[in-house]
Amino acid sequence: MTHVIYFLKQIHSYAGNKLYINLLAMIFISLLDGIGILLLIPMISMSGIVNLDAGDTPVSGIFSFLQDIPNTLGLPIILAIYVLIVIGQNVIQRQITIQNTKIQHGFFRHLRVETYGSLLHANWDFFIRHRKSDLINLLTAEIARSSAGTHSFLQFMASLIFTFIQIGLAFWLSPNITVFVLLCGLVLIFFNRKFLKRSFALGNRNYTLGRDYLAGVTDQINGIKDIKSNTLEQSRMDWFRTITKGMQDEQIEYTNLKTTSQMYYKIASAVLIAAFIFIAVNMFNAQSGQLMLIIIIFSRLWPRVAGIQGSLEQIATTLPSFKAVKALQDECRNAQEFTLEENDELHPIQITQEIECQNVFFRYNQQGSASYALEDINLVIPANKMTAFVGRSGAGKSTLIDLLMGLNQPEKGQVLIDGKPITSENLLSLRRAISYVPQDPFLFNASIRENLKLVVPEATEEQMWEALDFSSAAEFVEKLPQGLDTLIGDRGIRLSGGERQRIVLARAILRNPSILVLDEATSALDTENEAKIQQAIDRLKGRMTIVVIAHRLSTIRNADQVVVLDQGMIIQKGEFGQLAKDKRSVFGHLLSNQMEVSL
Ligand SMILES: Nc1ncnc2c1ncn2[C@@H]1O[C@H](COP(=O)(O)OP(=O)(O)OP(=O)(O)O)[C@@H](O)[C@H]1O
Repeated sequence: MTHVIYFLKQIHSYAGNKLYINLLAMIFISLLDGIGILLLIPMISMSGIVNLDAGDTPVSGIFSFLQDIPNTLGLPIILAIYVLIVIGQNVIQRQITIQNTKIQHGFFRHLRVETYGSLLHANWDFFIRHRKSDLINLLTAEIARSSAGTHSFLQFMASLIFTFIQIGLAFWLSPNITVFVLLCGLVLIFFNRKFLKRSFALGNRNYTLGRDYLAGVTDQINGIKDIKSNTLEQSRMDWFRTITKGMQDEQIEYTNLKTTSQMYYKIASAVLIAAFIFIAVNMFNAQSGQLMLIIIIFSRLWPRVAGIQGSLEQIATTLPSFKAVKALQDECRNAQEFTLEENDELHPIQITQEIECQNVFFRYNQQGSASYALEDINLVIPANKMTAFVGRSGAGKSTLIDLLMGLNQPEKGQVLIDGKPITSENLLSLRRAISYVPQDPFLFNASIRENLKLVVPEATEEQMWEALDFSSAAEFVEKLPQGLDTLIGDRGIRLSGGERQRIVLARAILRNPSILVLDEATSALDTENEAKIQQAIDRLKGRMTIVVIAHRLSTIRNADQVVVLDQGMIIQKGEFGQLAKDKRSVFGHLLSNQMEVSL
């Protein structure tokens, strides 16, 4: 229930007055509909088909003015009023539909923008804890389903207003008969509550299946090479068949549920109408005109009441999606790194002395009993020098770099930039000073130019070529069919791992950062290109602080400081040559292993 209220509040806070204007228009349109029904008695009487007796019901009072007008004139007047009413109704209905669509799609966009905004500003820890495909599913399918819920809600409101006004009209015509019909209706609604519960449960199932489907499909498309080379097609196909069967069953079950509840309503409405005509004639002695109007009102009303039930069921199935979107928003807000109003005027931090880790401890799962990924790290990274991290796989190198970039926060201890701890105030300035090149370089599905301009929109042609030249990419980019404008990624040409690394490196350099972080950024390069990049990086020494993770130790020969990590602890640090001397140390072993491999 709290989610329903939250959902209503969200629509209300988004749509504001538009919602009320629409509600008023809905009331007006329903009133016009009522007048149209009331006109039926004089219309039928004057047309001479049958003489309906309005007796001393309120209807006879309204149309008494027509008694003085001759039939030849009265009928055209009534028909003209009727046509005007229909025109008015349709003009207003059109406006309501347009406004409802505006509210629904506006709210849809509002939800998307809010959710994506809070997602982008969530901290790194949040992204470590979530499956990417779950986030994609929430941002696409679940938000869309929440928006469909808005449509059902607006429809529900329209049906509800219509129902109230028609019931009011019926009550005015005959309170006794109306109270009787309403009592029967209430019993029906009471029994149909179980349909709502089942709709909600089906909505939950739909959400879970949709999420698992997207997660599985994403994994498999990403790992298609593994699937094909290890002949895993059969097992993946079995999984796919099972999950799509589950989705099919869920949809059929939902249709079963919807049609059953609609069928109950319709059968019940026929039984009710028959019962109340019988009772109205035999017990309440209703006049023919009055009886006809009430029959018309209720026979038109029941489908709308069934519609209300249908809308409620639809809202119930979309609530799990809305609940999940809201949970995501809440979680992102709690994990927010800096306020969304943070502006572009923030300048990158200029490091003059050093980055320092003081007694730093870090664990990925601080709630559980996970062991420390980093333990008691004490380290000084001098400004404008090159520091290299080495160590076995899983030693904690990437984790330490994430802490230096302020992506993760230490559980104990602190990271200082020129003596000042990293706080939410200087975090953004720190990030603006960093260019990071990851192990698996990421390029957008766009042209090389767009990929470069993404980090420096005002970069000139000359600056871009300079950066490409620096990363030994200029030569191959020149040979591409459209040079800088060549599309890369899924929609364009496929680049090799080494070519991608060189473009990402060029992008990092273009930004002219004061801290350059290279996480195995040259691992996919051949020895010739690696040597070229090595020389280029050496040229950068003294201009910026360079932090490198390297598996190939030949690439860090010229580092000013080498830090050796093992099981989350610093076990050696110093100059390359000095560390290499101790053959029995971890660094000595790493070095001799690599020399053996290269031989
Ligand atoms: N997102 C995560 N959640 C939980 N544990 C993690 C996560 N990322 C890394 N770890 C763990 O933290 C430890 C250090 O990992 P890290 O990635 O920093 O090592 P690394 O030295 O960079 O390894 P590699 O050279 O293989 O990239 C490992 O034991 C790893 O299993």
